[in-house]
Amino acid sequence: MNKVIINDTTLRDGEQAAGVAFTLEEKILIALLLDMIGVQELEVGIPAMGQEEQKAISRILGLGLNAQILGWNRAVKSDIEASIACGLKRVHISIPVSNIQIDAKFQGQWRRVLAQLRDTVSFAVDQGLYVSIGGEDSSRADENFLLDVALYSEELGASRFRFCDTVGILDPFGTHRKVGELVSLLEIPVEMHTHNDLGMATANAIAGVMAGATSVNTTVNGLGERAGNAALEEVVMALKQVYNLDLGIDTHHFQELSQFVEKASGGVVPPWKAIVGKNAFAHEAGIHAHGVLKNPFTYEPFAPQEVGGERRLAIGKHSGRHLLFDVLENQGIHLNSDETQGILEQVRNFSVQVKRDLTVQELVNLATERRSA
Ligand SMILES: CC(C)(COP(=O)(O)OP(=O)(O)OC[C@H]1O[C@@H](n2cnc3c(N)ncnc32)[C@H](O)[C@@H]1OP(=O)(O)O)[C@@H](O)C(=O)NCCC(=O)NCCS
Ligand SMILES: O=C(O)CC[C@@](O)(CC(=O)O)C(=O)O
Repeated sequence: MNKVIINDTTLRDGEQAAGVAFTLEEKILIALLLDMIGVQELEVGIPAMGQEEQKAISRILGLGLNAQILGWNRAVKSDIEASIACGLKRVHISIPVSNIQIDAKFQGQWRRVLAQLRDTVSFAVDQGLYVSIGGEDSSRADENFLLDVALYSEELGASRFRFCDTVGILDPFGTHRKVGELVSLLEIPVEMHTHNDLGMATANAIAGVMAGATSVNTTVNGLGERAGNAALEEVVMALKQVYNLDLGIDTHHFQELSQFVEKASGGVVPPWKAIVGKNAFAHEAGIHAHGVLKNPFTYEPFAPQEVGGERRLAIGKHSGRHLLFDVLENQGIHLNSDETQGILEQVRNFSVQVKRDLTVQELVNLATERRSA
C-alpha cells in the first residue's frame, strides 16, 4: 500500500461546525498538539475571511511546525492573494463540480467554472505555491466532468486532487469505485474529504484509501459542518487496527487532544464516541466485566492506553456477581455468594433511581449496610 498522510482540517472544516469559534490561542494550541503527535499536514483556515483569520494563520506559520500548512480558498484570485499575504506556501482551491452546485454558484455556467479554475491555479502555480484542488460535491458530480476537472487541474500544475463527499451521501462501495477510477487516471495524488451525514465518513475515507487515495482530510472528534467529518482518531486507528497501516502518528495523545478540542468547540463528545468517548473503554454488563477481569481483549479491540485512555469497570444496572465480588474484595470486604446476589439487586435498584453507575464507595456502603442489617 502507498504511504498515506493525514491532512487535518479541524481548524478549517472543524471550525465551520455551527456555533464553533476558536480563539487565536485555541487555534495555536490545536495546531501545536496536532503537530506534536505527528500529523503531516494542517488546513488551518480561510484567509479570505479577513484580518483575524489571517493573523491566526500567520501565527501558526510562525510556529515553525513540522507539519505542512495549507490555507483554504475559493477559485477567486483575491482569495489566493490573501493566502499569499499570510505567508502560505500551500493553497487549497475549491471548485464546485456537481450540477447542483454549479447551478447555485455559477448559474450553471460550467465553462466559467473551468475558466476560474484555470485563472486561479495558474496564478497560484506562477507564484510558486503548492496547489491542492478540491472538487466540491465530487460524489454527486457527473463522473466525466469530475474527471475532466481533475485532469485539467493536473495539467495546470496542481499537485493534488481532493475528492469531496460534500453531503456525505456515499457508501464505502460507491466511494471505492469512484475514487479508484480517479486514482487510475490521474498522475497526482488523490485526497479524501468525507462528511458524516449518513454516519459513513470514516468508512468512506478508508474505502478511498483502499482505492488508492494517499491523503485523508480529518478533524478531531469528527467536528465539522452538519454531522461533521471523518474523525482523525477513527481514521488513524482503523487504518492501524484493520489494515496494519501505521501512519506514524502518536496515538497516545488522542484522548487529551479530543478533550482540548471538545472544550474549545463548546460541544460535548458523546460518551459512546469511538476511540475518545468517556465510555470507549468502559464495561458494565456482567458478562463483559467477567470476561475483561480475566482478559481485557475479550471485549476490547486494543488497549485503552494506546489512545491515552483508561479502562473502567462500571458498577451499574447490568453488573454481575463477579465484578461486585472483585471490587469488594479489593476493599477488604469478603462476601459469600448469597450476599453478593442480594447486593446485586440493590445495585440494580439504586442505579435505576440515580440513573447512573455507582461509585466504589456507594457499593461499599450498600455492602456494609447489608452486613449490619
Ligand atoms: C468566503 C467568504 C469570505 C465569502 O463571503 P461573501 O463575499 O460575503 O459571500 P457569501 O459567503 O455570502 O457567498 C459566497 C460567494 O462565493 C461564491 N463561491 C462559492 N464557492 C465558490 C468557489 N469554490 N469558487 C468561487 N466562488 C465561489 C458564491 O457563488 C458567492 O458568490 P457571489 O458573492 O458572487 O454571489 C465567506 O463566505 C466566509 O467567510 N466563509 C468562510 C467559511 C465558508 O464559507 N466555508 C465554506 C467552504 S465550502
Ligand atoms: O475542500 C473542498 O474543496 C471542499 C470542502 C468542503 O468541506 C466544502 C464545504 O465546506 O462544504 C466539502 O465538503 O466539499
